[in-house]
Amino acid sequence: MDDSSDGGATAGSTKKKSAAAAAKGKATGKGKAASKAAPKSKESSLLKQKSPAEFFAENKNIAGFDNPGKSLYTTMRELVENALDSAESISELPDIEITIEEITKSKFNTMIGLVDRERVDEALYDDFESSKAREKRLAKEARFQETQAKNAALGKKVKDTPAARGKGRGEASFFRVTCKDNGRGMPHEDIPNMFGRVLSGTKYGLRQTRGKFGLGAKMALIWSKMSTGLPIDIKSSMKGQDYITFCRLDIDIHKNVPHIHLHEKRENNGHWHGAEIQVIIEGNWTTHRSRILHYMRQMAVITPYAQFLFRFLSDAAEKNLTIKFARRTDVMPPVPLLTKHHPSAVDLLLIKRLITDTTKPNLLQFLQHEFVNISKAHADRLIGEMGPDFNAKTTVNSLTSQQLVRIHQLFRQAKFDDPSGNCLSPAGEYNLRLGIIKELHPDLVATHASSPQVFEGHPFIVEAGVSIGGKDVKQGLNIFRFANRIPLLFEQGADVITRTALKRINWSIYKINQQQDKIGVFVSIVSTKIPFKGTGKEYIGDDITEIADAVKSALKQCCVQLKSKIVKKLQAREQQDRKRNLNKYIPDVARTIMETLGELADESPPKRPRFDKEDEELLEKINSEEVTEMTFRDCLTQHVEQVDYEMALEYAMQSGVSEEPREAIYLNSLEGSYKFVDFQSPAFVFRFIP
Ligand SMILES: Nc1ncnc2c1ncn2[C@@H]1O[C@H](COP(=O)(O)OP(=O)(O)OP(=O)(O)O)[C@@H](O)[C@H]1O
Repeated sequence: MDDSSDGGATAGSTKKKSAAAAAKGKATGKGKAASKAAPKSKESSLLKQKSPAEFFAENKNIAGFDNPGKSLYTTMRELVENALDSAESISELPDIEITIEEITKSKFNTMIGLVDRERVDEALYDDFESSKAREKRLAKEARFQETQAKNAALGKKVKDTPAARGKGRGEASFFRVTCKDNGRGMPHEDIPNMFGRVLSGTKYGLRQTRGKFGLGAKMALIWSKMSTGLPIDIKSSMKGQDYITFCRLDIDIHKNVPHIHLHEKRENNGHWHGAEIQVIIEGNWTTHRSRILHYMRQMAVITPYAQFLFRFLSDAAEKNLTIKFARRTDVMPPVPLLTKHHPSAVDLLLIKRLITDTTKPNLLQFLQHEFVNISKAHADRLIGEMGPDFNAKTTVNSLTSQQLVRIHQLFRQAKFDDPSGNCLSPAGEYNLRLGIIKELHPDLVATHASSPQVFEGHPFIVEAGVSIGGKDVKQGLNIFRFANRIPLLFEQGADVITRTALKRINWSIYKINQQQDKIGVFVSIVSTKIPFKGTGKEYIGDDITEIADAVKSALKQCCVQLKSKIVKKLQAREQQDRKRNLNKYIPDVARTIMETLGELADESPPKRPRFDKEDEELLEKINSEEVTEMTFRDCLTQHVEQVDYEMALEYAMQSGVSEEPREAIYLNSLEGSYKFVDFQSPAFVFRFIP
C-alpha cells in the first residue's frame, strides 16, 4: 500500500492529497497558490506508517541488539528476567535453567533444509587468504606458540591463542537459547500476543518488575527472524492446569501480529508449571562469553534465593560449560505490590485513561480511590479548590477537557505526601551482604539501605554495599550496578552509580585508597519506574538529582561504617608496629646500659659517695653479677608488654564495651536438604544439627 501511494500520484490518493493540500493552505493562509505547488503535493505522498515491530527491527540497537554477540547476551537476559519475574510473582523460589547450544553451520543448514555447498571460487569470499598471507600467519602463530610454551615452562601466565580473524564479517554462528522456569506460566490464549505482538505485556501496571516495556521476548523473536528466519517455541503451564500449551510462532513484522505455526494443548502428567522458551538466533559466544557469565554471576549475587543452572553446549567438548549458582537462602524479598498513581506524577493523558478505566462514578470517589495519598477529606478540599463547576458528585465521565486541565493543574501545584514505598521490594541488606561475601570474600564489608525516596511521584529505594579486599578483585573501584534487581553491565561510564562513585565520593577521607585498595561498590536501586536511558535497560542517566543524591548518601553511609573499622585496624597495626620496634631495640639498649654501668662499677670506690643508696646497691649487684645484661633485657621486655597492655585497655575503655569486635553472621540453608542449619560469617561457620 505504501509503495503504490509512493509511485501512483493519481487516482486513489488524489482526494487525500488535495484535502491535505487544502488543509495546509488554510493553515498557512496561502490559499490557492500554495495548493497548486507541485513539490508540496508530492511531499505529502511520501507519508508512510510503520508498525512498532518494524520500528524496533530497524532500530534494534536501542533494545540492546546491536550486533550478534550483544544480541545473544540480550536474548539470554530478557528470557532470564522474564523467568525470575514469573517465579517471584507467585512467591516460588526461582529455579531457572539456561542453555545456550552452539549450532554448527551444517547442522543449521540441515535444520532449515538447506543443502551444504562447498566453496568453488575461494577468492570470491571475504575471508580468502592468499598463500603468501597464509604462510605469514602460520609463522606468526608458531612464534606465538613457542613463546607460550616458554612462559608455561617458567610458570608464567599463558594467554589464549588469538582467534584467527578474517577481515570481513566472517562466518555466522548460530545458537539455540533455551530458558526454563518454575514460574506462573501463561494463559493459553494470551501466549501468541505475549510473544508475537510488540509492546504487549502484563507488566505495564505500576509495580516494581524487571520487565516493563512489553518488548524483550519479541525482540528475541524479531532477531531470530532477522538472523535465522526461525520461529520461537513456547511451552507453558499454569499452576493446577492439566495441560501444557505448546506454541510455535513468528511475527508479522509489518502488521505487528503473531503468525502462529502451532498452538495446542498437551497432557500435563507431571503437574508441571512454568515456562520454557526456545529461540534460535545468530550470536557470538567468543566476544560475549565473559559478559554472559558476568551477568549470571551478578544475577546470583542480587538473587541469592534463586537457583540457576547455566549450560553452554557445543560440538567442541572443550568449550562446554556447566555452572550451577546454588541457592544461598530461602528468604525471598516480599512480592512487589501493585500501587496507584501519585497525583504529582500524572499527566493529562493518564488522567483521561484513568477516567475511562475507573469503576468509580463520581469525582470524590475517583480522587480517593485511583490515586495514592488522597484521603476522603483531602479529596473534598481539592474539589473545593477546583472551583464552582466541580462538586463531589460530579460524574467523572461528564468532565470536559477544560475541567481535566484544571484537575491536572491542581495536581501539579498542590502539596501531597510522598508515596510510602511499601509497594517496593528491595533486595534487602541481608541478601546484598550475603551476595557480596559469597562472590568477593572481602576483608571488610558495610551495607546501607536508604529509606524510600521519591522521583517524579515514583518511590525508590537505594541499597548500597562497599567492600574492601577479597578474591579476584582488582585494585581500585569495582562497580556493580543493579536496577530493579537486574545487573547492569553496559554503558558503565554514563551511569549515575559509576559517576557518583568516581566523582562524588572522597574516598580518602574514609581512609580508603581509591587507587590501591580493592574496593567493591554495589548499588541496587528499586522503583516503580526506573528511569533507564533506552529500552535496552543498560544504564540510569546521571541527570536525576534525587537519585544521584540518594546513591551518594547511601555510599557515604557505607564508607562511614568502614572508616571506623579501618581506623581500628590501622590503630591495631600501629600498636603492633610500635611494640615490634621497641622490642627490636631491647638487646642494644640492654647491652649499652650494661656496658655503662659495668664501667662505673669497675671504678675504685670514691671517698665521698657519688650516688644514692639505691644506685650503689645496683653497682654492687653488677659487680657480683647478680644483675646481668639478661636482667635488663627481661625488665625492658616486661615493660614494653605492660605499656602495650595498658594502651590496649585504655583504648577499649575509650571506645566502650559495645564497640568490642562483633561479626555479623548469616543463617543459610542447604539447598534441598533441611537436616541442618549453617550460621556463616566470613571467619567461621557453625553447623547446628538437630
Ligand atoms: N517465562 C515467562 N513466564 C511467564 N510469563 C512470561 C514469560 N516470559 C514472558 N512472559 C509474559 O510475556 C509478556 C511479554 O514479555 P516481554 O519480555 O516481551 O516484555 P516484558 O517482560 O513485559 O517487558 P520488557 O520488554 O521490559 O522485558 C510479559 O509481560 C509476561 O506476561
